[in-house]
Amino acid sequence: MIHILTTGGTIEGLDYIDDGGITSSNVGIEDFLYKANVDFEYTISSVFKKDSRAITDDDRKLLVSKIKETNATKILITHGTFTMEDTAKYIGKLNLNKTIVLVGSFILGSSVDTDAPFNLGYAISSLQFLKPDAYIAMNGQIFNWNNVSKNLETNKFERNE
Ligand SMILES: NC(=O)C[C@H](N)C(=O)O
Repeated sequence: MIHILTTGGTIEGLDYIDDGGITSSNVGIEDFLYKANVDFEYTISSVFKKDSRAITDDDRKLLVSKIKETNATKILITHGTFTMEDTAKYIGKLNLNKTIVLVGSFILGSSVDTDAPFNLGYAISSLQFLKPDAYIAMNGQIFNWNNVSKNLETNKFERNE
């Protein structure tokens, strides 16, 4: 059983006019799963819908409470890319003894060119094989929470080395 927690970001088709406002979206994570005709058991719940630049530590605390309160040991978190590494670090440090994978997209989930379905598929597959810890699944790679940063110029996640 996989529990999916959604938090907003480009992957949910949300566009941000500036840090304050978000546009509405007609796409949800369920839509990608439905279109892919997936056949694994999952539950899904929206924790908040934010540009990740607006996510606070109180939001992260709420997210952690949702991870703790489910019986599921495999957690997928959909998240904006800007502060994905910060949330991964926040969660990773807590050593929750669950496999937790964060994923997002660089191109709007509502766009035909979106990387969202590929990224989701890659993240969900990885989630089923990774040992308990917190990870980021982006650009077709898995990054451990304590060795990842986003390169804003290339739009790629990288290991710190
Ligand atoms: N690609 C993204 O997800 C950027 C987005 N605006 C965010 O919430 O970080």
